[in-house]
Amino acid sequence: MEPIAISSTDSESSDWDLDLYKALNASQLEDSASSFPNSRGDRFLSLPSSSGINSTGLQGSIQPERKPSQNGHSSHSNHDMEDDQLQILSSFGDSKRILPPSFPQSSSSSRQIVPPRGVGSSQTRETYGKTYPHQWPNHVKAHMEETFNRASNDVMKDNHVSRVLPSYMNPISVPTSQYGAQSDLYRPGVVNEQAAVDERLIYQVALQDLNQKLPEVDLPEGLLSVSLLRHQKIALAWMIQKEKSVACSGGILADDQGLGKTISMIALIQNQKFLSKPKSDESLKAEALNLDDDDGKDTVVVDEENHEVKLITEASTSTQKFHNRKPAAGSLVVCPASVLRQWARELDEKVPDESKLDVLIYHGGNRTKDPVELAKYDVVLTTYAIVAKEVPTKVTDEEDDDDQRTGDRFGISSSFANRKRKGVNGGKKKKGRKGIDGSIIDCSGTLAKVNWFRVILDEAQTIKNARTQMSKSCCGLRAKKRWCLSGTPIQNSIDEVFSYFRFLKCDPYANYQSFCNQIKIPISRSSETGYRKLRAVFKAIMLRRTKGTLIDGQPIINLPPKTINLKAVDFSTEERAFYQKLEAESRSRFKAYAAAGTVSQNYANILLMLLRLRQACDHPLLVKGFSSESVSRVSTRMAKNLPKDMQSNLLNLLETLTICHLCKDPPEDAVVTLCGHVFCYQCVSEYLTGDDNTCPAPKCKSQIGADVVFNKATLRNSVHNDDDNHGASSSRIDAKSIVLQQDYSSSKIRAVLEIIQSFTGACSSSSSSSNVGEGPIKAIIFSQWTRMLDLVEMSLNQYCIVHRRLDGSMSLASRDRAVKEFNTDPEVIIMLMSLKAGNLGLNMVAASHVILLDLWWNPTTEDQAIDRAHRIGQTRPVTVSRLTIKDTVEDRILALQDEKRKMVASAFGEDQSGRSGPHLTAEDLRYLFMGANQPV
Ligand SMILES: Nc1ncnc2c1ncn2[C@@H]1O[C@H](COP(=O)(O)OP(=O)(O)OP(=O)(O)O)[C@@H](O)[C@H]1O
Repeated sequence: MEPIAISSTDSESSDWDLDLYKALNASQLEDSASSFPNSRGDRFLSLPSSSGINSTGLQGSIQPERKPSQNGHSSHSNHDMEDDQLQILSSFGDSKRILPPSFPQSSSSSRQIVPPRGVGSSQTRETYGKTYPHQWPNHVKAHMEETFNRASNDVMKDNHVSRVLPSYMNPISVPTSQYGAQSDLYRPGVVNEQAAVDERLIYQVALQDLNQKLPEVDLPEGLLSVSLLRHQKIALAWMIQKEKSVACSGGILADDQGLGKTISMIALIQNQKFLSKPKSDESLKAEALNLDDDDGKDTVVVDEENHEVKLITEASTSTQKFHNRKPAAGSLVVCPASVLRQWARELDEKVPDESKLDVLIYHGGNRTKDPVELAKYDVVLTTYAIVAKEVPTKVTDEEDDDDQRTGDRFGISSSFANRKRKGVNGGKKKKGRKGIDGSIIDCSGTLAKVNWFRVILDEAQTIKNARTQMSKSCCGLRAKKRWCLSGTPIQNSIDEVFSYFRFLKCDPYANYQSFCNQIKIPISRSSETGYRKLRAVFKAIMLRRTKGTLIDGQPIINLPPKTINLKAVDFSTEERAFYQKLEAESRSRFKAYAAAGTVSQNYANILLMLLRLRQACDHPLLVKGFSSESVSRVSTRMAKNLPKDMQSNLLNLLETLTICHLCKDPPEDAVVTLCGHVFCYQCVSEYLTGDDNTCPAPKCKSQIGADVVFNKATLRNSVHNDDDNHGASSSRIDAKSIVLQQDYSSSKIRAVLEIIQSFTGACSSSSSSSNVGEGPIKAIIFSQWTRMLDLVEMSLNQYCIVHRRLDGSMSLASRDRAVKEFNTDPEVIIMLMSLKAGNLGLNMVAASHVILLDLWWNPTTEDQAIDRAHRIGQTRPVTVSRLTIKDTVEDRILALQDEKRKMVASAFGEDQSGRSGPHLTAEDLRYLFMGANQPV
């Protein structure tokens, strides 16, 4: 009997592994498989020798036998559950055996399934279960674990339990139940018939595209005022082709930030408008009817002999047509509020007068309520917030319920579905209001009352969380063609991809169960093969080029180089002392929670501790907390007019530790709305600029505005007539400490000033420098905290450095003005930007330096920020300085970012420079879609 290690220090050990372990009945496991320690004291699970699996890498070739039950599935006694785990284990060896030749035959494809150490101890499972509930966001789980690992290790050592590695170490976290009672359903090849047909279609499309040199299409003269670059002509040809595709009419244009996705999309719109025959009124009406047939009424047939895919459209009844009749509109662009004007500008500047498109910005309180009016425009620009407000999620909610039922029936995805159930509307379906005569009144907004020809989601990662209202509402838009534009479609986990499949109606993956079967679970079984499969699917629906991509051996674009420097800064002695005290306090509190098994109950506390540590790295004063004056100014009068008990209740809410409903971090500049929901001031302000005035807290439909957003100082002032603006978040902080003074220049601020000085000569008595002919050297400085921007601003003022600022509390018009002045005014050399408000979409090529003051959870957000400067139009080399403080929580965030980068690179098959890995072959595709033994 050969033993196989199931315990390891492997950094991929994760929730998934633990879930897998939890799916096992521990006593059965120990009964049926002897367990004994290895030399490290780890535990081994022994497999029957007939499995052919050996301890060195699961490279055996024999599948464990399963006993089919009468209904064809395995019976699911505990013993069989154990079999399921063995099956999963053995599949690693199996996948190796049947890999096609072009697959790298490295042992890494045989990823071991490794429950955490100490799995034999029920105490471990108990501690884990209490400590890291699944509903916590992955980054939080990961970060908590990383930040407090030493503390928790101590506790675990004390309690004879092992360290549980964070979930991010494994890109996939598949809930236990997915491997539960009916795991047969998760074997490749055992999928429902429709899913198999749909998948075959994707396979055919991937095969058609394979190794086919992508053609180029250019627009006739006069349709654009600039020439398309080569990669944009390729994108145009690809998009035209995809819009004709029946597998999924549209796709994901995932080019790196700044490669010109906007202009590629404008070219597509122009192509369709000017190259299609002008339509008569009658044909437009007919189209309105046909458009009602969208979204799944077509039947797809694969003609395998001819390698063709055919579409058969079912005729719908005339009554249906009558009821569904909606005006046929052009292209709808949905984007974050901060890039709305940029889209309008691009449409204006890149299209010459003689072929102008009719563009409507659908934003603001006075937007039209008439769907016929919307239908008059070629392009309508709007925001995600407005879509969320106007488009009912009924269909998606029903699908969710279906998923739930399916999940319940098959024992899968219940954790996903449960989370969904708790989501928007509390699981209640939105229904139309009843009119006086009992008929249902359609409550949907104007956007939902037209049939769009094309819907384009710009910065499509905004919908990455499939459970959000925004994500569901986007799916609810009726459209013939659907597009996602994003340079960073995957940020935290593979689950995010599901959201795009669902929006694109890309079957079979638009269904969560099929997505798990076909994509998520294969990745969790063998990351190498699983990711190859995902890349094969992407081949059919995604076009991605990075700045490192070569076309015919030539760089896709000749941009000046970008150099990223990780600048590790040292704390001053005082800052270090401050930080260490804070860290020691945090650790001992975490230890106490862990020892008492109350970590999950102290979720908000722990997040706050983390926040303070992160902020202390920027400037100790951030930890002390002080309130932004702008909040109080707006709502002071309103607060004074509130009844006293309401003032006290709102103040209590603010003083009770909680999480911002929008960014899910402890709030910076906490504010509470009249309806009693707490946010960061910046987050709620940013939300309000998106033109939705419904409170963004789940289930809350209250109307909010700047006048009903209160901070602590305002409320305290009203309740106690107390003007004291103390927002100190830690009672133990010595406010007199030198590092807590506003004029204390923290190490990071000093580092920033040094960098500015290095390229401008500012911050010294000498005057600012500039490159002759190219204008002055400029920099963008990003921080996730507006208070850090305040502090940097004070230093800039001190040295008379002319700057502008962009944060979430500013109106769109003032943001626009700030960007324009930074880009054009030679006096303005610094732009202070909030990472939350300024990382997307904006063109700021006037800057050749980017300084990131603090680290963000996922590296793609930082990449987006950096690419505001490193994009088409940049003429100078770009230098990026990422500032971190040595030996702090920031080291662990860096490690976390590395893991996420690896996950994203695996999903796209890219190396560090962004180049693609080896191409897939036809044989690879067949294997990936069909398995080893099935004929195509
Ligand atoms: N063919 C072209 N000719 C001239 N300018 C171009 C061309 N293509 C793109 N640009 C310019 O390059 C800049 C970047 O383009 P764009 O904003 O479309 O990139 P993007 O891929 O959408 O980036 P992001 O993902 O950051 O939104 C813009 O200023 C745009 O006007």
